[in-house]
Amino acid sequence: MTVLSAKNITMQFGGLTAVDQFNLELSANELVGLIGPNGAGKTTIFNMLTGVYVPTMGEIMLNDQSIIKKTPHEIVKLGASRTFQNIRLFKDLTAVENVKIAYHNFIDYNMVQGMFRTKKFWTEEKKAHEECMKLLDIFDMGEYADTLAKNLPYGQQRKLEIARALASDPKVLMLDEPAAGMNPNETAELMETIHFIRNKFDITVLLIEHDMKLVMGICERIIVVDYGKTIAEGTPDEIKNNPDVIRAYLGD
Ligand SMILES: Nc1ncnc2c1ncn2[C@@H]1O[C@H](COP(=O)(O)OP(=O)(O)OP(=O)(O)O)[C@@H](O)[C@H]1O
Repeated sequence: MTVLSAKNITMQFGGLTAVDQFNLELSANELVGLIGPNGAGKTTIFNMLTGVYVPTMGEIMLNDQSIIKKTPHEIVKLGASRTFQNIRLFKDLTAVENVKIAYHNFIDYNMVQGMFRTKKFWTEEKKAHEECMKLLDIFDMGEYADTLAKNLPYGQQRKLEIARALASDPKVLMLDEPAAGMNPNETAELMETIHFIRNKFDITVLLIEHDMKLVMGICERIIVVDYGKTIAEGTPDEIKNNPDVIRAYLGD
């Protein structure tokens, strides 16, 4: 079953075509890598899929519903969440508060209940706290729950971003270079965790990553873009030996 699809999406910035008629079909529970050299258009594709940019042309469907012109917030509510290449946490909130903000989008009480601190409010608050702590525990971050985001080590901040993206209960999770700046051990551990959460939450994961080896290790399918176009698509083995991919990465 297709959960997210893009048809001929194109993004032009003035005279520059950053993404040119890109197509995508993500099935339920797939773990797919989106790779390509610097400036290939990967982040622009993510920005279109998540409502940050409205494509110049093309259609995007999330669970059979068009999400063209929907806001990023609406798209999160419809089931697709993401992380950013540059960490975007609320630096002066604690780890668990960061996760709770995303979780609260889905919480079942209204403003009046919140203002007057009704019993339902407290019941839901307790549940929110427990669910958010469970998410932190998945990333081995329980001990950092009350640490301000800005005081977390860098690798933990990256993990917290993913935990926060999961708190909105997505069907599709898009990760923009989740291991950027991590050391090899942290990276290996994160890749295992991404595999684990895909299975545990039964979600589809689309992952941008620079490190080819790393993507090859966990993705079942890889899409390679260069100059805004798909130049190859296939299993890690197919991609590894594709002459167009080798040329794009190594140059002529
Ligand atoms: N807001 C923008 N305005 C103008 N040009 C842009 C904008 N965003 C991206 N571009 C250009 O679009 C092209 C694709 O950029 P994009 O950031 O999507 O590539 P990328 O594959 O994510 O690169 P990297 O791996 O370096 O992050 C680049 O030429 C970039 O300079």
